[in-house]
Amino acid sequence: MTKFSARRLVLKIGSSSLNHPQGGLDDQAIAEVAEVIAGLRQTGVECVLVTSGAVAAGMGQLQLQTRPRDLAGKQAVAAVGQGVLIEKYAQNLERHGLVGAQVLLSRIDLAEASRYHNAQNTLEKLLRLQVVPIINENDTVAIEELCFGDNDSLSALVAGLVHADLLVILTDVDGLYTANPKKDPSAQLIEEVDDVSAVEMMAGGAGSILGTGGMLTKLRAAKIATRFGIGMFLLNFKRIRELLRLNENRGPKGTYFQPVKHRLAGRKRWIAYAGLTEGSIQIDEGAAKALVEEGKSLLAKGIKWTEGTWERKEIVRIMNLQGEEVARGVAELSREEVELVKGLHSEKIQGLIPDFLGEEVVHRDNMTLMIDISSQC
Ligand SMILES: Nc1ncnc2c1ncn2[C@@H]1O[C@H](COP(=O)(O)OP(=O)(O)O)[C@@H](O)[C@H]1O
Ligand SMILES: N[C@@H](CCC(=O)OP(=O)(O)O)C(=O)O
Repeated sequence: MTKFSARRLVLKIGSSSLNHPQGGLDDQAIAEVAEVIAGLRQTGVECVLVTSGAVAAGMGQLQLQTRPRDLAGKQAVAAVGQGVLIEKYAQNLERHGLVGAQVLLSRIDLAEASRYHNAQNTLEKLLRLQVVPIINENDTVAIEELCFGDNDSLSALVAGLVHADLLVILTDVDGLYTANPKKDPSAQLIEEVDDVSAVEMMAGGAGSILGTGGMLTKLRAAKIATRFGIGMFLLNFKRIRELLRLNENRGPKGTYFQPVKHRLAGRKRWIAYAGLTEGSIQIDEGAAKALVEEGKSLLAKGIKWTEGTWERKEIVRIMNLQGEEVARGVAELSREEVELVKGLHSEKIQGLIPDFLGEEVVHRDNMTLMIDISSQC
């Protein structure tokens, strides 16, 4: 069992933990979060909070019994609720002498490398100023195709952005079970997971009308965080106080997802999970082997076909013949140019595209494998 020594935590709190049985926000739950963050700070642990609850809070304000289904309805209710949510956190943190800062992020804010680094610098500055960042998705302006949709994946990306030692996701069940425990009473709690892919089939959807994504999005978050080299702890919100003794003992009862041995660093994190992909390239078996087993760059001769629209320096998915995503990387040529040179030997490219001096369509330094080879070793 793992012994923790975390200095910087990302805490993600789901709507299911913040919702009062009578509707609206549970003030007691928010008070507890603030107390735990303050307590952790006293033991030298910095916290970044990723919190859901804007829609739950808005529903309370507007006395709605059901969560809006349409995008505009959800956005309007979130706009009402986000102000209430942040105010409650700020008031409760202030009781412990702490200052909170609202940070609303959209998918698009992390999609461009420059904006990703900007968000990173702002969060780092807030932490240096001893401020607690309180992050939520910018629901009010997020465009459907360009939104995270769930704060689980957002929290994993944030953990990578701030170089956290641990991501803690707090929810309304004790951790990952062999099946949804709300539907299957015989489901068993899994306390430790070494390889997220091996447990993916156990995940079901949300457990309440307020939750988004259920265990599926939590496992997606676990995949991202663990590939960044960051362990993820999935816990029942009822155990939040036990986090105060995280570094003293072996942590509360829950599910711990072990980080991979060969973690993704820097730009490769952004390529794999934050940048937006503009299209895909299908490659033959030999090229797939060269990328995955030998760590080589992608050359034109291994390309079979392309799909989508992209310009030079945009991110593309690289698929094998079975349709699985093998890698993701920054293309050195636009789709039209790749179409012109696919299947050709590198020396023939320059005659067709004179200003292209390299030979790699996607260079290995700008590519991330999407299958975790470390877990297969
Ligand atoms: N294998 C599983 N193990 C545990 N919980 C599961 C599983 N599959 C589905 N769930 C559901 O996931 C829910 C938690 O996710 P969600 O409702 O989105 O909460 P939150 O608001 O905390 O993000 C649980 O209440 C449970 O019903
Ligand atoms: N951004 C939305 C929450 C979306 C979400 O991920 O909810 P949850 O699955 O409860 O963490 C809100 O603040 O209501």
